[in-house]
Parts: sequence; structure tokens; C-alpha cells
Amino acid sequence: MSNCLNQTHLSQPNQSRGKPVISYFFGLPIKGKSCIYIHPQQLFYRRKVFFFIDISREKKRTDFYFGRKKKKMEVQAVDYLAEERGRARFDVEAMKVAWAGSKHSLEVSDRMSRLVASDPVFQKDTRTMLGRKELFNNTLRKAAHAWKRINELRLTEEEAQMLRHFVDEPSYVDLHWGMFVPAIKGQGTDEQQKKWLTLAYKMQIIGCYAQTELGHGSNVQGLETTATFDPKSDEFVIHSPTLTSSKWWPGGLGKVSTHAVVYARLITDGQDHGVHGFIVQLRSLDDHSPLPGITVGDIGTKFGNGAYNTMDNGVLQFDHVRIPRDQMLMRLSKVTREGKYLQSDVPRQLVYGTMVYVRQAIVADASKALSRAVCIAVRYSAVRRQFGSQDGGPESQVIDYKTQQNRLFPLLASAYAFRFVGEWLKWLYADVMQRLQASDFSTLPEAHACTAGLKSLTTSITADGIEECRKLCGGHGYLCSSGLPELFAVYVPSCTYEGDNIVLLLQVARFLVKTVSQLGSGKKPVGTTAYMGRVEHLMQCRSDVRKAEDWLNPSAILEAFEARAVRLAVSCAQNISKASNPEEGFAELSADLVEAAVAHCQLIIVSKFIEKVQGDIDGQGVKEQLQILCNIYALSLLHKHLGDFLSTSCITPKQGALANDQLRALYSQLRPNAIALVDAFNYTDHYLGSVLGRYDGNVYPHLYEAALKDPLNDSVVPEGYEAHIKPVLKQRFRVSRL
Ligand SMILES: Cc1cc2nc3c(=O)[nH]c(=O)nc-3n(C[C@H](O)[C@H](O)[C@H](O)COP(=O)(O)OP(=O)(O)OC[C@H]3O[C@@H](n4cnc5c(N)ncnc54)[C@H](O)[C@@H]3O)c2cc1C
Repeated sequence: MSNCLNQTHLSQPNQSRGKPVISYFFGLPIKGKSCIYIHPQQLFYRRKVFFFIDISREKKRTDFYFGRKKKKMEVQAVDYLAEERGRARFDVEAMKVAWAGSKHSLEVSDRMSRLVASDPVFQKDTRTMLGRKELFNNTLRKAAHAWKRINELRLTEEEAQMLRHFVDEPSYVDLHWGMFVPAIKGQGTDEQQKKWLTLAYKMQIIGCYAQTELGHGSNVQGLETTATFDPKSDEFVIHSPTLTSSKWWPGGLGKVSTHAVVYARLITDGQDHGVHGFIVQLRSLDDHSPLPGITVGDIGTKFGNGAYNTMDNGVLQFDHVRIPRDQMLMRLSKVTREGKYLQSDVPRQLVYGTMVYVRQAIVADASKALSRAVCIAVRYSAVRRQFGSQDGGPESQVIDYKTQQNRLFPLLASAYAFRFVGEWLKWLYADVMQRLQASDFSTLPEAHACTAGLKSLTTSITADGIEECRKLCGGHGYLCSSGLPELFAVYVPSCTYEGDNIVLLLQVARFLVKTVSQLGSGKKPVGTTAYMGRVEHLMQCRSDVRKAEDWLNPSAILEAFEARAVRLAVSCAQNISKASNPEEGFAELSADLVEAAVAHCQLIIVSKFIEKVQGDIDGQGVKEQLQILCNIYALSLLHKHLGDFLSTSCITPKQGALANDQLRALYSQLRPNAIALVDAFNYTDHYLGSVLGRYDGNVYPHLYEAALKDPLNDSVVPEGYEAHIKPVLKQRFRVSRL
């Protein structure tokens, strides 16, 4: 019986016992057999049959392969989560709009995600089983197909971006559009933009962003590659003087890019002017071979199966490679024909605009990645049952355990919080650009610190959150078919690229300390640091929360978070001022400074979530649900960082305990809406790529199906049997004496 897959085994746990939920499966008209042997070791073997299932939500029929004959059966598509969905107390369609940002965004993302999901070229369910070469080749095929479809369908830039996003496979295209094009836009002159962007927009050249070297990443000023001007030939000579100066990591560089924006030390007449960007052609546009003087290749397999291994992160060395002078990106500074180095009158601060743009996109991606993981974990937690069966009734859904809620619901709330702070960052970017055009640089340092901090915080929480979701799915979360291992592996480097997260928080801390030091000078803090202007009040205020429900008051939450942030920053600034050397003091206190920066960034996210909830939101019950999520987000942070709030005397231990009481009550309010809240992300099963996170909750048969696809199950007896198993079993080893 243990090897027999019968009706009881396949029944979904959230269905009442005895109800034949997969009755089509049982009683299968296969030569009168009443059950099917499906244990992997028995499969294909016991009765010399081949067995295969292909069930998809979209299809209303199931194909069975038994023996060599294909049998088809009409099946009823079942939504095992329907009952959960029925419990929702809000308008899910309206929440979809709130999540997407507008009806238009929802319509575009819905259309693009379905377009991708329905195209066989974009299928990805065997990705984690492919070897590197096959994987990479497949990625190239998908990238080319995506470009073909974008052109055939004449997609707008917005649609094309969405389509690429839903293809959900890192490739050279990401760096071409995400880094190469913006670098030229931000740092190229008008003529340079006209020349290079025309080619880049048509993908007649493919570019990457080559900054990091083997020896230096975070410390950009330590880069060693040189670009020496040769006035005789009117060229730059690009050279890698040492092994550690090799470019190392750029995505798309290893095998695909024809061009790169290369960052190198500019040298004219023996003088070093620091790091500048240059457009360098790497490969022939005729046969793709590297140009003379260029050594280029892939840096090797990375963490995880599938994941970021679809990307050709590369290594690049230059041996006195010559490029024309006009390939230095000259918007901010230039080298004249005579070899003179001149700063242009375009303000250097403009470069920060590009940085703000890239970082706001990373924050938006964080909400997408976290919401994906949370969607999988929430749906599976409603399907999965363990313990708690009474009188032979069904076991408890694991989502009903308070420990599960305590780990899962703050992550659900964080996904929404990151979505809304990302939306606000889009506004901030537009605001920064408008000010820059008007030569108003007053908000730039604050915007720069804010985006650096939010990039750091959201990517760290997302990476940790995906891993937590894996654990929340128990053993099955560890299977690649859960989608979570690959999601984690593909996401986690975002804690490192575009600025290491700790290095970024230290930049935020430096800005906070500077802001604190200027408070007495009458200089008013702006934007997200405006609260520091009320430093006197915030240094001595006490929370007036008396009962748990008082924590539902946004001003109680805001004041606690503002007081904590300002007190941590002031304490750091005071301690640094006591050091004989401020830089030494900063280095010594860097761990505390990171905590102060985290507190400031958490405050930004909490306050933007509160602002969102206080604005106009359409749809029955939508605002109420967002209010619950907002409170969960804030109070779970308060609970997690209780030490900070207590040590700075912002709240008392009793108030901390009341916050926790309120949090538990909020979890109970959220519980009936949990499935609908993840449905509001509007993700297709294709995009989720998870057996556990399926929309219909029909998890178990699909876990089997995914297992059967594993190459190890291609044969019954493994290839290594004769050579390596049989000798062990038959004791056929020769014992040699030394
Ligand atoms: C998947 C992936 C894709 C990438 N794509 C690109 C690309 O397309 N183009 C490109 O140019 N680069 C790319 N990179 C490189 C990336 O930008 C760098 O790895 C990143 O900037 C971090 O630099 P690093 O590797 O030198 O780390 P390091 O700076 O060496 O960090 C090592 C450790 O030292 C700590 N540390 C460093 N400095 C300080 C400090 N001042 N104070 C305290 N702690 C410190 C860090 O926190 C970290 O823990 C990519 C990297 C990855 C992983």
C-alpha cells in the first residue's frame, strides 16, 4: 500500500475527508487496475509500465501516459483555495489596481505576463536541471525571441520592459538596457548619445557596464585600468597593468557584449585625473571574435541551480587597446585634441540622477521578488496541513499556527510596504531630475542617501525574506520545484551589486551625522530628514500609548520611529565628536552607525506606507486591508528592534508588550484575507514558477510531476549501476595490501 498512489494519498488536505477530489485519478480506466504504482523506485519498473502526468490549470483535461499509450481524460479543474478566496473581505480587483499603481499598469502587466506565459519558448520548468551550456544557450534563445516579439508586436517601451520582466531570466539584455544605455544617457554628450544610443536602441550593438575589477569593487577610486591619452594618434590606450586590474563580474560581458562602458583612470601627459567612463568595442560585429588586445571570457558558475547562471558575468583584460578620443564619455569632463583635461560646465551632480534611477528600480524589484516568495509561502501554508486533527477530522492548516503567521505576515506586509516606497521613489526621481534641470541641487544629498539606504534595506530584507519563505514551506520548500531556491539564488546578489549593502548604509550614516552636526547652524534638514528639525522635541518626548489599540494611531507609531531614529543618530554623532580624530571615531563606531542608518530607513518606509494609506484608495475594503498591513509592518519592526526603542527610552517595556498584543490581534484580522492579498499581486503560475504556489493550490500531484521530470528518473536503473553500485552490493572490490 505504501507504494500505491490512491485517492486518499492525493486528496488535498484542506478538503474534507472522503470527498473524492481527484476522482478522475482513482479508478483510472487503465486495464482495470485500481491503483497506480508511482514510488520513484517502483515507477517504470514494477509492472514495466511508463507513467506520466501532465496537468495544468489552464487545461481542462489531463493526459496520462501509461505504458506507451497516451490516454486522455476529461477532468474537472479544481480550485483548492476557492474557500479561502471566498473569505476575503475586500475587492481583490481593486487591490490589484492599488498594487500595480494604476488601472493602466495593471492592464499592461496582466497582458504581458499572459503573453509570456502562453509562449512555449519562455517555459522555464526544467531550468534548474540544465547544464551551464544548455542553460545559457536557452537564455540566448529566449532573449532573441523576446526581442523578436517586441518588434513584431510593436510594443511600447513600457510593454517591452514588462515583457522582459516576465520572461524572468537574467540575461545580457538586463545590463544592456539597465546599465549600458543609462550610462551613455547620463554621461555622454549629445553627439555621443546620438551616435551610440541609435545603435543601442536597435540592438545593433550590445553593451555592458564594466566597472568592477578583480581587486576592487566598492572602492571605485581604487580601480587600476588605465586610459592614457596619446596626442600623436588622438587616441586613448586602454590597458590592464596588473592581474587585479582585470574587469571581473560585468554581466553580459563574458560571451555576448560587443561593447562596454569601461571605467578606467584617465591619464593625460603623465597626470592621473581619476576614474572616467569610455566606450570600448570588445568583439567584431562580423564574427563576434574578440578584437586585438582583448582577452575576454566568463568567470564561471555561480551560486544555485539555474538562477544567475543564465548570465555571462565576465572577465576582461586590455593589452594596450586603442580607441578614438571621442569614445571617452565627455558630458562632465573632456580631453581636447591637444590633450588638455577640462571640466565641462555641466554639473557633476547630474550623475547622481542616474544613480537614483537605477536604485529606485532595484527597490521596485525587491517588492516583486519578496511578493513572489510570499505568494508561494502563503498559498502553500493554506494548503499544507499538520497536526491538530480531532475526531478524524482534517488536520490544521499550517497558516493558522501563530508562529507561522508571526513569520509570514510581516513579510507580506513588507512586500506591500516596499511596493509603495518604490512607487514614491519614482516620484522622487522625477522630482530630482526636475530640480537638476533648474540647477537646484539642494535636495540631492538627501535623495542620494535616501535611495542608497532604501536599496540596502529592501534588498537585504527581501533576500532574507525569500529564505524565510523557503523555511516556511518546510521540506518541500527545499525542492527546486518550489521555485524558492532559485528565487533566492538569483536575488541574493542584489545585496552586493549596485553598492554593497553595508557600504551603502555607512554612506547614509555619514549623511545623518553631517545633518545632526548642522542642526545648530540653522540649516533646515529637508525631505526624509525633515523630522530631524524637531530634534529637541524628539529627544525628550515619551510615547503616550496606554492600551494596545493606541498603537493603531499613526502618530503614535511615527513619533516612536522618529524619536528612535533621531536619538540613535545623535548618540553616534556625540560619540564621534568625543574621538580625537573624527574618521577614526567613525570607523570605531561603524556598527552603531549602521543601526542608526537602518532606523532612519525603516522610518522612511513606515512613513511612506502611512502616507499611502491616508490617501485616496478605491475599492471596497481595500483601504482597511492596507491599514492592517501598514500596522503589521510598523509594529513587527518595533517588536523586532525592541532593544533600540527601549535603550533610547522612546517607549517603556509595557508599551512594547502592548505593541505585541496589538500585533497578534492584527494577524487575526489579516488571516481570512491572506490568500486574496497575495492574489492581488496578479502573478501567473508561469511567473511564480512554483508547484507550491500554484493558484489552484493543487500541490501534490504536481510535486510528483516535477519529480518525474528529473533527469535521474530517465532510466529505472541508474547509469552508474554496473560500475559503482553492483561492485558494492556484490562485494567485488579487490583489497590491495600496502
Ligand atoms: C551577480 C553580480 C553581478 C554583478 N554585475 C556587475 C556588472 O554588471 N558590472 C560591474 O561593474 N560590476 C558588477 N558586479 C560587481 C559588484 O558591483 C561588486 O561586487 C560590488 O560593488 C561589491 O564590491 P566587491 O565585490 O569589491 O566587495 P567588497 O567591497 O570587497 O566587499 C567585501 C566585504 O567588505 C565589506 N566592506 C567593503 N568596504 C567596506 C567599508 N568601507 N566599510 C565596511 N565594510 C566594507 C563589505 O561589506 C563586504 O562584506 C556584480 C556582482 C555580482 C555578485
